[in-house]
Amino acid sequence: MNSLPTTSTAATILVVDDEPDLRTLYELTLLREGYRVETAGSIQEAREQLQGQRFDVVITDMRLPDGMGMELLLRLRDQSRPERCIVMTAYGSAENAVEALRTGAFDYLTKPVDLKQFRQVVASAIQGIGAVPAPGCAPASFAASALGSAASLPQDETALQALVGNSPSMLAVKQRIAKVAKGMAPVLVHGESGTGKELVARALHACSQRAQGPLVAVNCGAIPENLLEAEFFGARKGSYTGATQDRPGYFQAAQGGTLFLDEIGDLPLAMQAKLLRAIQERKIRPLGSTQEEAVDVRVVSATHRDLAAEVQGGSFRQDLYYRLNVIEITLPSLRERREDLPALCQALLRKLAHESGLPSPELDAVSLGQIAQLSLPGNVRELENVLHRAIALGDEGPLRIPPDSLPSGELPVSASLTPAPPPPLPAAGPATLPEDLQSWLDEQEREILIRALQDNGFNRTATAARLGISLRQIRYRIERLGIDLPAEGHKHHGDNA
Ligand SMILES: Nc1ncnc2c1ncn2[C@@H]1O[C@H](COP(=O)(O)OP(=O)(O)OP(=O)(O)O)[C@@H](O)[C@H]1O
Repeated sequence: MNSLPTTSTAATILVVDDEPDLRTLYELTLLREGYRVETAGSIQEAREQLQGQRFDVVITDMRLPDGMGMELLLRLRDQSRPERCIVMTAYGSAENAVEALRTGAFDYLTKPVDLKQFRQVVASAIQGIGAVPAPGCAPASFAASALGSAASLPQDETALQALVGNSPSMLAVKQRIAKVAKGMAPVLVHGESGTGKELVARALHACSQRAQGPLVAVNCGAIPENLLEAEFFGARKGSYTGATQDRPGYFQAAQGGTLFLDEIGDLPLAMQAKLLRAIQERKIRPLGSTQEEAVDVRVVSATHRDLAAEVQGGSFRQDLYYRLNVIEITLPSLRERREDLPALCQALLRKLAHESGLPSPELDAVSLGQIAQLSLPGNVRELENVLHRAIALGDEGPLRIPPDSLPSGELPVSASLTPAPPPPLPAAGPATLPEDLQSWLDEQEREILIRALQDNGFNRTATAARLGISLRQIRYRIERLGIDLPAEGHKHHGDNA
């Protein structure tokens, strides 16, 4: 099909709608934007047009006299046609929209179509396909690539290479990223902590037509509940105490780009409803404003939880889950891809050595053997930490894993902190020098963390703030030191499970 000529360098669009008035409205709107436009009133007419010519974008109504717009979409997909397809669905038919996105539609529009949104969605579909964009559109940022093809462009490759590992499960993840990156379908990334969910979100963004736009990463579990709405949607001056000027929210900051919502399972139910509305309507209303603002944002979310089970349990909204999980990418744990360990170690050592300004130590059979013994429940993040310590504590020569990182010295992951009260902190360090500095430091860190956690009702957000470290850091340290939080600790408001 790619051999069919495009008639001009201006983007060419096929509009399929059986209502002549609407067809004309869409046609005139697009012509005014500088695109070339053809129209069809039925599936049959659209097929004929597609047989004779290659388009950049096909915009089709869902309900047509001789069938459903979905048929056209399936046909384009099955023939590996490069056209990006935008489907127009009736208001309230969320299922159609989600089904179209799952089938490979670039995006969807809800009828009655808002013309501003219409122009925005078309502009976004034109971006990055090599055709001349309409005046006023952001310039195409990279060369032609086809929807559905795993065409690898230089920045795509770099982004995918950041995800180290060529095990079958990681290759499948990378292929899926390349396949679904272009388009507006929301993606839910699922995987244990430290498996690289944020890296996947970054790769999705870098491989998308929005790569030149912003990527805004948000940890939903780290924002106090009373600030969520203002943080997400922005706030007008005076809308709450302390709002001394208009402030944009994450949606505004991610305009034209990607919004990465990490730990989406931590979002309270009230905020879930507001997020659902923003995603459905593509409009947000900043706190204290009477006006809604249109937003053009692709949403990628991530969780380590079993959201389907949370839906069953009533703590996560089913409709939001359905909207976020249009495309799911599941990351394997490190246990499931042990064959990636050598490549991961090499890449992480290079990165860590570069960051610390130390030479990258040699990874020999002994060090690899030692690493292979580690259970690494914290996945790549934990591996990274072990290697970090090995570099910091190591002498010149091949890398050696510190003894306390090895299984015999490993602190039990489930070691509970509740039965024994923590020993008091030493007032001024040990009287004699410790024989094993790292173990001694770990013990001090453990005690400080336990005390701070207890003081803060086991709320990790509050504890992290108290200790001046990030939530991510505290989660990491808790895991590394095998501190087991009491069950209630997971439920504290604004905290991360
Ligand atoms: N496949 C990988 N290749 C290279 N580095 C990786 C890979 N996976 C994870 N990492 C590194 O491990 C660390 C943790 O990754 P990331 O933050 O993406 O994990 P996560 O799944 O989002 O974790 P969490 O759920 O705890 O937020 C980062 O430093 C990241 O660069």
